[in-house]
Amino acid sequence: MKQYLDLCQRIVDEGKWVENKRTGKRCLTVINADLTYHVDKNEFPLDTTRKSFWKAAIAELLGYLRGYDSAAQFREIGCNTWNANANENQDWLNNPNRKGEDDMGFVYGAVARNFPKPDGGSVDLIKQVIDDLSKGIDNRGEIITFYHPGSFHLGCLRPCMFQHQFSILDGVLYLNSYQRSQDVPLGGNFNAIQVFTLLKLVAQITGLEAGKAFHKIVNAHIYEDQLELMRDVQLKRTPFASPQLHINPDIKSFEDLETWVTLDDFEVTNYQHHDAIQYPFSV
Ligand SMILES: Nc1nc(=O)c2c([nH]1)NC[C@@H]1CN(c3ccc(C(=O)N[C@@H](CCC(=O)O)C(=O)O)cc3)CN21
Ligand SMILES: O=c1ccn([C@H]2C[C@H](O)[C@@H](COP(=O)(O)O)O2)c(=O)[nH]1
Repeated sequence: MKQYLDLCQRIVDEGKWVENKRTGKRCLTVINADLTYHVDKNEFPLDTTRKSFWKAAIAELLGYLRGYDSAAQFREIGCNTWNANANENQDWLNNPNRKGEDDMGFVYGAVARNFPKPDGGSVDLIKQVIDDLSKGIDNRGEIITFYHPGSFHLGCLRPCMFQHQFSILDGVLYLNSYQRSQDVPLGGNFNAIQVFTLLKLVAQITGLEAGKAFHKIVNAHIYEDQLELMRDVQLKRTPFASPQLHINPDIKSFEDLETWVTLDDFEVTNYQHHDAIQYPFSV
């Protein structure tokens, strides 16, 4: 939590204003932040200086792993975060590749599960990486990527946290996650939860011990209409100790994740937090 609040404070103190064409808003911006999560100690990086809707963030991760490409599928499993990008962005609404209401297009898990091969066909990157890790293999390229620049015109948004690389060292599983752009007040909390949960989940289904997760954020920003709430409300609060995340031990395979897992299979204990803050969202 401290490293997240330090990043927020750094943006407030040192950030530069950048015009953003897509949203029409200005963003107070810094470049590069490296956050580390102790999955080994089960220190779940939930925001404690405001109430976090952590279940929606885990649902979003589950949707990515399943290769969902519709905001309706995300809603069905308890996540409303894609409604606006699928249905309210004028550029996407005008895009002839949009297949109708709720379509997100070729983004995130839809890309990773069907990563196009130049010589025809596609690769399921997520299955491939999990299969390797389950056999104890780390070929120094256990990379799940959602980034496919040749397909950006087929999706509603370019992926923000776009790459996850797993490594095995001495029986311990590590994760390095790479994010090109982060809306720190809204996406920040969600993405930290997702990096942590991804490592914990993949360690569980591959039978490896979870180590640390390293999260790099390149462009870290606060939108102009979020600044006052961050500076004058959230940053004035004192954080509480980290809660813990518990995952149903019956989840033993990628197939389990794809078929029966729901948000009821995730529980958080010792979550003490300040009141909710509703930050404005930019489409
Ligand atoms: N501007 C922007 N920021 C983002 O963080 C973001 C996007 N766009 N577009 C794609 C996804 C969607 N994400 C989102 C979208 C909404 C919330 C959000 O509204 N969070 C609320 C609570 C949500 C709930 O009640 O479930 C929050 O208070 O954290 C968070 C992440 C992350 N991404
Ligand atoms: O997981 C996510 C997804 C999106 N975001 C934020 C980062 C930006 O504010 C917008 C995307 O806009 P771009 O112009 O494509 O950078 O969404 C996030 O923080 N986390």
